[in-house]
Amino acid sequence: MLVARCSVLLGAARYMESDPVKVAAEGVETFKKENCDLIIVDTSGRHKQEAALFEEMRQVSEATKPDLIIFVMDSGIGQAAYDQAQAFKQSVSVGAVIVTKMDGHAKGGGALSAVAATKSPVIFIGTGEHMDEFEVFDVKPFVSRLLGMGDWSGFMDKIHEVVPTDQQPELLQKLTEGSFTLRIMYEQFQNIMKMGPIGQVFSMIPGFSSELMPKGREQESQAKIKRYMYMMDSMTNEGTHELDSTNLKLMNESRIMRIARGSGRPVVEVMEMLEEYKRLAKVWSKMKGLKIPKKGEMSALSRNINAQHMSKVLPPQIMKQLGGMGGLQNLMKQMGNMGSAKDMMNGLP
Ligand SMILES: Nc1nc2c(ncn2[C@@H]2O[C@H](COP(=O)(O)OP(=O)(O)OP(=O)(O)O)[C@@H](O)[C@H]2O)c(=O)[nH]1
Repeated sequence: MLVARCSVLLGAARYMESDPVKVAAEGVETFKKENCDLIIVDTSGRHKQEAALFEEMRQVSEATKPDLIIFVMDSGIGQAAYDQAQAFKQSVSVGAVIVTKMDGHAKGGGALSAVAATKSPVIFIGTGEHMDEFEVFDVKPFVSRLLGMGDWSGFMDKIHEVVPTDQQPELLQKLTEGSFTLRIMYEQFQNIMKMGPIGQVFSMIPGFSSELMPKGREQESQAKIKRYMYMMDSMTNEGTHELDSTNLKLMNESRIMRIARGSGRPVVEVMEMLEEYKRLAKVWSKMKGLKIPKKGEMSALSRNINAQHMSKVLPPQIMKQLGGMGGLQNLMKQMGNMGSAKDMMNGLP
């Protein structure tokens, strides 16, 4: 996308004009004469959904005849996104969505509602206040974030690459059962150790992302994983099979003390390791009942995971807005098929 330099700063001050419709129309005309490749008309805030502001937007649209109308939404608005997007669509013919503040706490579930309401793709996302924090929308990381998982298809590729073939079905089986034991965590740590360059691989594994391995501190994190493994080595296989249980209540004070002694690590570290287990078990439990396709069917996998799991993660009201499971599946398909923003922009005159 080429943006020609436009030397005129247009605004009410220059024209002594306070009618936004006139300012927009004259501005577009001026910039067209200057042969600008891209002209952006930014309308005023619409937080209150006031009828007058929508009417103003409609008039601006009519006067400037834009090639593309973009609905820009804050990712934090959540369920309100549907109504707001629909109100926009009723006033002007929205053709694309931009979701901002994806760097905040919100996961952006509302973006799905906006897409459903406007029947338009998300083209860009904002992940910060600076220009370089404006990114082309990519459906996979977006969905991963929504689900609180890593990059699934990358993860599955890695499983096929690093987990010995004879162990793959077993691991996938365990994955779909959703019963995450300390032994599975141990085996995953073993795999991670084999995978190297560790930081890169790590971010792909569901749940094993930034918290356990912050960027730039890979070595430190690797040492931590090793310590966790020593602790798990000190667990007993006799009687209660500590590694194979999913019941953390089993880990009473005396067991924790024994593991700490056995591994030569402080008690608080053992507790920290068990907390990590709890966190991972929660992430993995979301995979229960998943249909995992074979190698080479990764896009199908993404779709399966997306729709099934999205339905568990999304608030019921949003699910309803999207038209239930069927609507969600269609939407995911639509999102997966969406062309990139670049394609879209290239299509413009
Ligand atoms: N962290 C973060 N801040 C953002 C992002 N996008 C915008 N902001 C900040 O949010 C504030 C409001 O942004 P504006 O672009 O003025 O919002 P607006 O909706 O156009 O506001 P109006 O001018 O009232 O229409 C500014 O401080 C921006 O820097 C984002 O993706 N992440």
